[in-house]
Amino acid sequence: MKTTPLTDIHRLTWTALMAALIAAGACVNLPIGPVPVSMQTFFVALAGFVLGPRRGALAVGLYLLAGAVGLPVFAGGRSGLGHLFGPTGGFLVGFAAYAIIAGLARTDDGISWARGFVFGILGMVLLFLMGAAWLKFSLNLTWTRAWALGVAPFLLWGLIKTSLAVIAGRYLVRAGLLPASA
Ligand SMILES: O=C(O)CCCC[C@@H]1SC[C@@H]2NC(=O)N[C@@H]21
Repeated sequence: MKTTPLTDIHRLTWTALMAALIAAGACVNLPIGPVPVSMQTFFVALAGFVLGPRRGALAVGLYLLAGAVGLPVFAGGRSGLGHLFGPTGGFLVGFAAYAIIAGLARTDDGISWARGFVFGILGMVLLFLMGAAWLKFSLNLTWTRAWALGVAPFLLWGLIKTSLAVIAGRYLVRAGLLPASA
């Protein structure tokens, strides 16, 4: 894909925008237990799809940094380093892994349906593994309880959000709104 001197600014703008959108996704918050329903993962997957693995992870890193220094960007308007080490900390760190894996779907030709779904779902599986494992140890739960509180309620919702992120990512690429992926 052709790059110009403005490409870096374009990429930086999209990286900051995706970090802000992940924060906006945290405002959609339904507290159903220690792990709330939220829209963060839709924007995390989208960050990977539109920015690729490195910049997708950078957008998540910016988001986590904003939360760690005190901006109320985590689910339910929470913030602080303490929250990163709380029960949902595995999900928060897992967002970076999710963006990296989803970002592997992005090529210079865009995001194919197959790559979008394969990498989107793989990333989601890794996110749930990290989230559930940390939830289990931080609350001293059994694996069954960690599955019931941290995975089962979100699986279908996660598949829907991943699919919507593939659709949105493909739309943004086709609209010519995105910077070169490399
Ligand atoms: O404390 C936070 O800000 C992180 C919340 C994590 C919510 C997880 S992400 C995967 C799963 N899907 C949801 O809608 N909620 C959980």
